Amino acid sequence: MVNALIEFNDVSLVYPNGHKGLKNINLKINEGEFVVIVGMSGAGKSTLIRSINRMVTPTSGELIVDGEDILQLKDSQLRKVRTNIGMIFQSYNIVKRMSVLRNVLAGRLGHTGTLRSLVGWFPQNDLQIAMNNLERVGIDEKAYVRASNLSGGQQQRVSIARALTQQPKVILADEPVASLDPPTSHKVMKDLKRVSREDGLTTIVNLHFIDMAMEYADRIIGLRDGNLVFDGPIEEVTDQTFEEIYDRPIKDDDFLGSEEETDEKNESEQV
Ligand SMILES: Nc1ncnc2c1ncn2[C@@H]1O[C@H](COP(=O)(O)OP(=O)(O)OP(=O)(O)O)[C@@H](O)[C@H]1O
Repeated sequence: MVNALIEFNDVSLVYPNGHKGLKNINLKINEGEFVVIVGMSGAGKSTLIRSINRMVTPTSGELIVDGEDILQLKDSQLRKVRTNIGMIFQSYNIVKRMSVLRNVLAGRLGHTGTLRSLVGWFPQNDLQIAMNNLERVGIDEKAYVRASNLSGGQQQRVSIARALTQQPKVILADEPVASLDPPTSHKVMKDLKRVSREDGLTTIVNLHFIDMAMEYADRIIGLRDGNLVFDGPIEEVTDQTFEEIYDRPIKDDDFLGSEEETDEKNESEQV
C-alpha cells in the first residue's frame, strides 16, 4: 500500500512583513515519489520545500511529515524529524576547507552525536556508509581531497552523498542544479534520481527549467503566487500546463538546453 509521507492540510505561510508565501496548500506526497516543483521566481517553491523541515514555519494549517504534525513539534522533537530529511541546496553548503569524506560524514551527525564528530571520531560503520555513498555518486576517489578543490558538479555530488549518508526517508533539493552548466546539471539530476530510486526515497526538487522538470519528474506541482495551481503526473503535463503555471507564454529562456557531453576536467578548472 502506498502511504502519504508528507501531507499539507490547508497550509499557509505569512512572512513577518505580511507577504503571503503559501496560500492554503493541500497536498499529499507518497513514499518513494520523485516530485518536481515548478513556478516563476517568487512563486513560493523554496518556501514550500523549506516548510517540510521547518526551515521556515507555516503560520496556519497542518503539515504531517512521517506521521507527525511538524508545526506542533518542540525543538528536540523537530531535530528527530529532521534526521529523516536530507537537504540539498543550490550553493552545496559544504565546508570547503574540510575533506570530502569529512563533509559526507556530517550526514551522520544526527546519529553519532555532535561531540564525537567534533573530535573527528566516527564509528567504522559510519565511514563505510559515507564511502559507499561517495562511490554511488562516482567521487569515492576524491574522499581525502579538500572539498574546495572539487568542481561545482562534484561539490553537489558531495552534498548528495552527505544527504544519503544521513539515511533519510525524504530528500529536499532546493534548486540543486541552478549553479551548474547544462551538461553537468543533467549528470547531477541523473545521479539524484538514480540514488533516490535505489533507496526508495521520497524526493522533492525545485527546478525552474521546463525541460529539466519534464525529464526527471514523476509528478509536477505548479505554484503561482503562493497558490498550488497544478498537481499531476508527468504524463498529464503539456506546454499549456506550464503556460498556466507561469501565467504567460513559454519562452526559450524557460529551457536549460543541451545535455551534450562536457569535459569535467574543464569544468573543474573553471570553478
Ligand atoms: N523572509 C522573507 N520575508 C518576506 N518575504 C519573503 C521571505 N522569503 C521569501 N519571501 C517572499 O515570498 C515569496 C516566495 O519566495 P520563495 O523564495 O519561496 O520563491 P521561489 O518560488 O522559490 O522563487 P525563486 O525561484 O526566485 O527562488 C517571494 O515573493 C519572496 O520575495
